[in-house]
Amino acid sequence: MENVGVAIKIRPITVCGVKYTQGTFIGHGAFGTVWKANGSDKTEAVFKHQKVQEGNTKLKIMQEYEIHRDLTALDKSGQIIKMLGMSVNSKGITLVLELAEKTLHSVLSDLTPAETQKYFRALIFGVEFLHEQMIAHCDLSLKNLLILDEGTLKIADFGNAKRLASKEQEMMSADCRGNPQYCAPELFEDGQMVKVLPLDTWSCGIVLLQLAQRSDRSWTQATPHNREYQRWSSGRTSNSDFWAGTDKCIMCKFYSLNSMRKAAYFHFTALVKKILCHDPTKRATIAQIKHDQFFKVDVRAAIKRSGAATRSSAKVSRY
Ligand SMILES: Nc1ncnc2c1ncn2[C@@H]1O[C@H](COP(=O)(O)OP(=O)(O)OP(=O)(O)O)[C@@H](O)[C@H]1O
Repeated sequence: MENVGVAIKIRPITVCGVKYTQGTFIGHGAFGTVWKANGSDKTEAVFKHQKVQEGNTKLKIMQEYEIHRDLTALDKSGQIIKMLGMSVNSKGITLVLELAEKTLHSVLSDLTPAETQKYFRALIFGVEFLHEQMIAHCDLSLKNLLILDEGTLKIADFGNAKRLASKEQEMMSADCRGNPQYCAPELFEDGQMVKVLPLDTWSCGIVLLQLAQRSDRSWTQATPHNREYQRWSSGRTSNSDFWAGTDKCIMCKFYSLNSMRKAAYFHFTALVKKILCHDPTKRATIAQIKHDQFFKVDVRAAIKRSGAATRSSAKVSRY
């Protein structure tokens, strides 16, 4: 799959008077390739080129385009990657998008506790915006959360997004599955109808867990057959082994330090448990997450305050 994009030639696309030409290969997903696009006005953008094929019909790509275009028009706070335009030709459909420097996945190993909180907050505000517009993303993951060079988090990839008629709307579980690692447990029950919005909330919980662990190796899938997940959902995971095998967890490093850090740690673990709740009817909602202590506690200030005691450690003082 290394050279998957090399042979694809995309014709220049003009959007709002700017002519974009194909640049270097960035990456690929299940159905398409992503390229840098160089604008005639010296700006840069992205071409996301998708072939129409089984599992990726023209209708599906057009739905992605329309949802993403409509959200772009409404997004006054810059919480999603901008959809700039689209071109249809015999070889497929090319979306023209705002360029991001990195994915959240690519910066994971360098995150500080304060950045963990900052990116999680941005994610929750972004998902709140989507849900207000009656859109469920259904594929939130570290790779679909992009970072602009000034450190702004933006939500991308609306290929699996759903337009909802009501906030209570249910759909077949099979229609809502994105990356299995981020899928809520109810999605693994075949033939089930599921409420759609709590699926996004669950994915946000997995992202939070991974940000804090600075790793994407928590359980692989929240299935009844996965022993790690079974232990979690049956409440047999105590606080001390909450992070089984994750001695790198940055929030855990708070624990033995001052009382503010201790509070931040407890708020954090409590929130993860409220979001990654097996029963979707008891799972924390986006509104509840926003009012949670972990949102209010100032992680940056907590670390700064205890910094005097720990200043000898460059690692700790880097918040
Ligand atoms: N706007 C963008 N700016 C910069 N890089 C991007 C942008 N959009 C996507 N990418 C990069 O291209 C890669 C492929 O993106 P794409 O959306 O096609 O697939 P994916 O999200 O990785 O997988 P899938 O579509 O199968 O869920 C992403 O992992 C990301 O690194």
